[in-house]
Amino acid sequence: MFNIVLKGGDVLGADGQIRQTDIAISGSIITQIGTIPEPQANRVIDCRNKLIVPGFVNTHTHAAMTLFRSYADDMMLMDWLQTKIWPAEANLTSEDVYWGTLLAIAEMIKSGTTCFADMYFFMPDVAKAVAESGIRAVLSRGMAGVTPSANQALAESESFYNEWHNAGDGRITVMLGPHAPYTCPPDYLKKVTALAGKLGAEIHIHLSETAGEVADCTKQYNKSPIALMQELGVLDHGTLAAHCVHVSPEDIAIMKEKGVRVAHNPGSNMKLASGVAPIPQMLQAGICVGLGTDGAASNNNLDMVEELRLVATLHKVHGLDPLAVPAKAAVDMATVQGAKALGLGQVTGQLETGYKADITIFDMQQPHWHPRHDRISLLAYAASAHDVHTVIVDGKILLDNRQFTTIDQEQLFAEADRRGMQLVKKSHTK
Ligand SMILES: N[C@@H](CCSC[C@H]1O[C@@H](n2cnc3c(=O)[nH]cnc32)[C@H](O)[C@@H]1O)C(=O)O
Ligand SMILES: [Zn+2]
Repeated sequence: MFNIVLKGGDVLGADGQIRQTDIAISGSIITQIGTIPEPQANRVIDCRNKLIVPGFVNTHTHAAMTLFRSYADDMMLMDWLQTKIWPAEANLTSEDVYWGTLLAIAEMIKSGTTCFADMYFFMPDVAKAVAESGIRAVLSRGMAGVTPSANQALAESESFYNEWHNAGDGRITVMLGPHAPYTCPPDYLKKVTALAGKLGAEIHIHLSETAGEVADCTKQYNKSPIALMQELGVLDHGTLAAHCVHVSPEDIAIMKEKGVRVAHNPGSNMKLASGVAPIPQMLQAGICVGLGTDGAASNNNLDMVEELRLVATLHKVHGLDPLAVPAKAAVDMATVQGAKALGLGQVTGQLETGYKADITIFDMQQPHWHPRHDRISLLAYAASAHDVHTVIVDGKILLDNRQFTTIDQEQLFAEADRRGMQLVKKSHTK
């Protein structure tokens, strides 16, 4: 007796092939892939005309920033952070972060994401939203060495790690989150690496996002951000580096040597005009690259289906090379490579027996899914998040025929709207 059986869908297998078959789920795990003639299960889902893929892994976001969606757009990164976002964030309460995170989780589940990496603050409230909603997440308390809360952030990171790493039925893991080289001076980063060594924790950091960041770092330390991080030991504990837009061939060699995994955020990089990360060169060098949305204030959505299309088209036009980042490579970045980037390569990101049942089911009964010459091409270039029909995380159905099973949508929208409006009002009246 299985818990769930997905019957007769077009399944994207771990070998990269799509075939029509069945998937059985017992507890939190995929226990069988192959034809199951008369399935005995608590729930059998008819998946004919549906595409079944590993749930998407969003490798970099600031979930609660959904509260600032559409508040400050069309600005330079540093101006945007310093004059708009950081003043507004100064008013955030733990309840705001809980509701903003839950709004992000709802948006991610509805667009097929089953796991995300977050860097923010009030992390116990983020973890609570993750635990209650049923999604999987890798959480980091963002730490900035230049703010009054620098030491407190270190202490909070340690207690958060001790309390939440491997918590929530194992759905939550924790990394340390030094924000960026421009907010974390070398002395502070040394404290972070010492803590990483003590805890055995990995590190999630923004690196080489803008040309200005690299120029300032080079001026101050005579080194690129990547080279500086290598010198400070930041790359010795397992590193998830967001952005890596302005990296040189020397930087790429260091990243390869140190096993740095990249969270590539094409939507955010385009909107903030940060630049185009040399993703084809990184892939060529054998670096693990996952896909991310970044926060909803710099994207402005958390839609990995859109990000898939962006990564598969941005690098083509940028390199004037239609062979750059093919559809299959884009889908891999959104799934299996993303899972590896988060240290979850043995857990999620693939439809394979023994893996967690983290699964997204697309409804292909839509005009843009016909005819079906190549389903991977349809997913990368033609699909919409609106086609997401059912989402399963850790063997539990979180989106059932487009309806949330763990989230009260009415209450969520009311809380998020009220809190988002209030926050922005407060930062104007200061
Ligand atoms: N400011 C916090 C720690 C940082 S949390 C993560 C931070 O990343 C910021 N952030 C969001 N998007 C980006 C981006 O694209 N680049 C750099 N920082 C960002 C976000 O506003 C948030 O403040 C403290 O002092 O405790
Ligand atoms: Zn970010």
